[in-house]
Amino acid sequence: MAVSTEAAWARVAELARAPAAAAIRPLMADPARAARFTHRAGDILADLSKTSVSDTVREALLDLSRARGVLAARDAMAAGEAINATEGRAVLHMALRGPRGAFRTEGEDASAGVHDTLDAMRAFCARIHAEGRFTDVLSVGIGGSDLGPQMAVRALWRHGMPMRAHFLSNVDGHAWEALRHGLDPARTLVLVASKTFTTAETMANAHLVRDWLRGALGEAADAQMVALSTNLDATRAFGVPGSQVFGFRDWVGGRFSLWSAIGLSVALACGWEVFAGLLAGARRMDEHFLSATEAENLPLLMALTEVWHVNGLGLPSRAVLPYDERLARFPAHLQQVEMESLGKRVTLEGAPVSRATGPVVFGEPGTNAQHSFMQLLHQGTTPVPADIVLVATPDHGFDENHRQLLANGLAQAEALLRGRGAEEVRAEMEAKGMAAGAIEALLPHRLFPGDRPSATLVLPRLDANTLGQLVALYEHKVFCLGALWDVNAFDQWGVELGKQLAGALLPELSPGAAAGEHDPSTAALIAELHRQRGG
Ligand SMILES: O=P(O)(O)OC[C@H]1O[C@](O)(CO)[C@@H](O)[C@@H]1O
Repeated sequence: MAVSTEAAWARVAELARAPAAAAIRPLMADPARAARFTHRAGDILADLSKTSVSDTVREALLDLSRARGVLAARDAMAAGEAINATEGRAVLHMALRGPRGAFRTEGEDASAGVHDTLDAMRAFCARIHAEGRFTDVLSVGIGGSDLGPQMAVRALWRHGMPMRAHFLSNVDGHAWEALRHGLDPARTLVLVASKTFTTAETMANAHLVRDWLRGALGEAADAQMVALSTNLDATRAFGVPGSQVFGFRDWVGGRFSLWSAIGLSVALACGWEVFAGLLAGARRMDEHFLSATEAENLPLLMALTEVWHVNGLGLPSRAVLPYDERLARFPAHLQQVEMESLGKRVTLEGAPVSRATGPVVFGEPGTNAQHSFMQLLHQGTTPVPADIVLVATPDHGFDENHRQLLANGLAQAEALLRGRGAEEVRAEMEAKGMAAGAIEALLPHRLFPGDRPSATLVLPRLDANTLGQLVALYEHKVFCLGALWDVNAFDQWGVELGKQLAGALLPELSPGAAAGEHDPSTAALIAELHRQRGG
């Protein structure tokens, strides 16, 4: 019999109150556990066994998923329903990588426009590559109009690919200052990537870059500006020739827009086949997400594991550790995808949530992370679940390095799980001939509690297809968490207030400007900045 949502949450809470709820090591005594908690989706293998999710807990979590109707919500998303209720929009990033005719919304074929745009993007790339005039592409954008493409180019660009890509996001002039000296205006194609084409930072930087082009090339410079946006009026007003505007629809959320025209920088820099491979990989994960049963649905199982960590065990953060330098920007991309989606405090109906929602997500590539923040994961007071991403086969020939990399990734997960008890630490120090007093003094500092959770994802190799699968896997995980927590994962009202206040503060920072009404702290800081800036 189906359980109610409240009964399902109560069952999860009850299991989490059990004395050994957070213990993982006893579960690992079961030799079949690793296989039972390891899942495949497309080319990705995910070992979720190094967590305290027992079979009983998993059943309770699956009951919760059924009670919350997660798979029905998934189907509503795929059917083009306006599930982004606060913005009255469908959520159809899957249509960006789906086959023609696959997705509809409001009675229209959403895929038709997608494929028209893809055709235009492909033809544009072919022309730019054939002409050979441009060696560099500069993409000006921020947030979802920057992080996804930047992450993908970092992961997929190889020497010999058609163009070099650069990304300008921060309104901090130092970012442009650092970039512009390395660019030849005559050989740089500029993309202004902005869903709304109103984002202050992007528009400020777009003007800087256009001034730079015009300074070098005169009015002809405008011909090498390209716009990627839903706001065609604004791109026209900015003066971008219509043939160089690539659009998308408002049912593409900014943080899910890598697959849209926003991904043009990937296609230009890496080649069309790479961009097409990215889309194909994401589609492969979509097919898994849309067809797998609850018990085999990897995005859902990862979401349920997160529910256990956040709501069951009260763990407020998660680390993302790709053991691949090419995935250096993957944690940054996920930070936006996850935290902008799930950093919510009211339900879809507008009531305060009754339990914690999105955790803090942070990360760095391994092994660098080990020499940075992993100390806290091993010995800090609050466990931080870690996602460890391994790539079995590298693209380079330095196999010894790669073995070291993999050994370190595996070792971190093992160390988090196993910990290190007093007997082992004492024996090690005794073997080194240390005095008994010194051993006892050092002992507490050298203990590792263990039982710290991690998930290990293994990709056979990192290419466009597997990267597409990986990114889509996390997108769908976020969707499931939104459905489980009953929050809208597709709006981002929380970014508005800061934008508005920055707009109000801007004139107050002009020389001699009068200060507006502020709290005493902000007022004093404005006065101090005026003093230090000499005005
Ligand atoms: O693409 P746009 O409209 O310039 O927006 C950039 C980013 O700003 C946000 O709206 C808020 O930071 C993100 O959701 C979005 O990805």
